[in-house]
Amino acid sequence: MPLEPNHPPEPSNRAIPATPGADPDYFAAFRIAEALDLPEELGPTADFSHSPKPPTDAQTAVIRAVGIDKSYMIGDQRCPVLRDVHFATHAGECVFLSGPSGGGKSTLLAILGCLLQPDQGQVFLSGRRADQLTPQQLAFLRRDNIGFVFQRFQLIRGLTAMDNVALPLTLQGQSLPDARTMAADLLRQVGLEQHLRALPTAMSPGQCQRVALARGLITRPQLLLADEPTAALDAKSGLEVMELLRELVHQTGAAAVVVTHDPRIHHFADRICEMENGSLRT
Ligand SMILES: Nc1ncnc2c1ncn2[C@@H]1O[C@H](COP(=O)(O)OP(=O)(O)OP(=O)(O)O)[C@@H](O)[C@H]1O
Repeated sequence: MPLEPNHPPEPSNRAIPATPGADPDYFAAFRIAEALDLPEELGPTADFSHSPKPPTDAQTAVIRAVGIDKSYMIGDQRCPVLRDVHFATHAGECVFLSGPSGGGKSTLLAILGCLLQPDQGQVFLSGRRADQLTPQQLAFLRRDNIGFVFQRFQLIRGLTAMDNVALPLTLQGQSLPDARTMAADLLRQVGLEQHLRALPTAMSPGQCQRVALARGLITRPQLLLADEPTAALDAKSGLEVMELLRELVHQTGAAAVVVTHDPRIHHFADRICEMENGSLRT
């Protein structure tokens, strides 16, 4: 099951809070918070002061999962999905999670992305324990340290490519003009200089995924998580997106974990881990 936000950004299931004098950017920021599964209070007026970037060094894994167990309850039946999974990845590394459908790849990705709590085991982000935080602490941790790329892009349809990419920066408290300047620079790097003001509906799937990749990396996260990023693309666009993903990961020093069924992109991996029946083979 691909990792997608619980509530797609449009149409919105969550009421936009009324804020006197709020401008359209406020609503846009709220919607991206929703898309990235951040809590409602993360509007531009939120307190952004309490999520410093954890320190990194070459020896410390960017993300490390130790002895992870996870089950889902289906009716009154507990169905084990992950069993004693150990996983780690380092800065600048691009690791693929591959394997048969239902093996637990997306569940592991959600745990690495601090979207889902394990039943057993520990998760460390740059050496800091991340599986015992409150929902709000987790939201800040995700906002500042983790970028997400989804199979179906999850772009905000009413916003231009530039504003889709700028929004994570505005959620961190950057001014909109500065955020737009940085977004435009990154969009140029992914070959979309002609599409800064294009809406997602006017772009091809490959272009949309390049925008989503830029959005995932605009805050220079330590960790980029991508769930089936090429599944909705044709072969050529898929290769282009993966080329860019790998290039940007190596350039920014992020660690990337990519869930994929697509054997055509396996050569982009620095390492491939096979998941089957909830167990990981590295
Ligand atoms: N929210 C959920 N509630 C109950 N069962 C779930 C839930 N999410 C996933 N599962 C089940 O957990 C198992 C592992 O699912 P998961 O999506 O993690 O595997 P996957 O390897 O990513 O599969 P796919 O490649 O098909 O996306 C599957 O049997 C799936 O049906």
